[in-house]
Amino acid sequence: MTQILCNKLAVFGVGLIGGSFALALKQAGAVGEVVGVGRSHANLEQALGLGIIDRIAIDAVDAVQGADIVVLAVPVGQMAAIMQSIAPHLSSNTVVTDAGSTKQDVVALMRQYLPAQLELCVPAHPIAGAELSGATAARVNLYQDKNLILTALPETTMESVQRVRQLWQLCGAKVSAMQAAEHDAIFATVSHLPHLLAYALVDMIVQRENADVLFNFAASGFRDFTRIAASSPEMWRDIALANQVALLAELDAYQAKLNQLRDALATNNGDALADIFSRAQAARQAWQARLV
Ligand SMILES: NC(=O)c1ccc[n+]([C@@H]2O[C@H](COP(=O)([O-])OP(=O)(O)OC[C@H]3O[C@@H](n4cnc5c(N)ncnc54)[C@H](O)[C@@H]3O)[C@@H](O)[C@H]2O)c1
Ligand SMILES: O=C(O)C(=O)C[C@]1(C(=O)O)C=C[C@@H](O)C=C1
Repeated sequence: MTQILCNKLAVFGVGLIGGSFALALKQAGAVGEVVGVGRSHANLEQALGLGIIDRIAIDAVDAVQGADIVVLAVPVGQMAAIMQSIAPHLSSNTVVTDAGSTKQDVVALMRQYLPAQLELCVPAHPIAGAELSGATAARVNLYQDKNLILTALPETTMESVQRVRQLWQLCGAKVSAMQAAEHDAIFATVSHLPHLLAYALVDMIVQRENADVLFNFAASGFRDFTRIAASSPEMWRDIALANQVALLAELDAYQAKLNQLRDALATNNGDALADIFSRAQAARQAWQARLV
């Protein structure tokens, strides 16, 4: 059993990500009380029933009072309102961290709403997840051997970073650090763009007159390409808007690649098609091999 590193953990948004964080820390024996705050009372009751949280907070003030760590695991569009509501009630020792998929927006909001707390602000992003939402989707081992990226502010103290790093390591995560801008550029390419593409394909199909027939015959290739189109629309709307600039650049780059493919196809240029497919096949196989 690990020693208690956090007597009171306040989790805003006890869904897949916040719930999995709480479960892993409880299993590690690293937290005392876990208090949950949410928008949906039914979800919080489920979280309580599943043992993810020990108590439902009466309100945001009750949640943060005496908390060692406050984690914001809500859609990134909700971060501003929460930061604003907790700012006057944070103690001088409370670390505020988050799990949002975008980081420049979270850093900017921390500067705007938590200016007195910046030394204790530790923006973070677990690179693990699923297309599922809510407390019932939380998994104790979600973060095992997965990356966790910290994008500390220049003001964040080493001690604050260390407190958050330790918690994620206890969840099994491999913790690294980078600048928020670099983070957002990387995840525009390898996470945010793929989600837009999956949503676009499914939406294109569902708007066809023969959508039923198409879905009837769709198989594993379609399933693998579009699993993430079953993800939360609110969460992905917020991510897309928060990372608008980088995501627009990635959409343009992808469109250029599609045009290359289109030209090759339209001109019966099998060599050009095979070149693209072979390069992609080798890269995908090499990437897969790195995972094991
Ligand atoms: N799903 C993923 O794969 C994944 C991976 C990494 C990071 N993230 C990020 O983690 C965060 C949470 O995502 P999730 O997948 O756990 O979503 P989720 O829908 O499972 O959980 C979010 C929870 O936040 C609650 N909530 C929403 N607004 C709130 C508010 N104003 N105050 C309090 N609670 C509120 C919701 O009721 C919900 O229970 C998001 O910022 C997301 O971008 C998601
Ligand atoms: O596995 C999934 O369903 C995910 O979408 C997880 C995923 C990703 O794109 O890889 C999604 C968003 C994150 O912020 C981190 C991870």
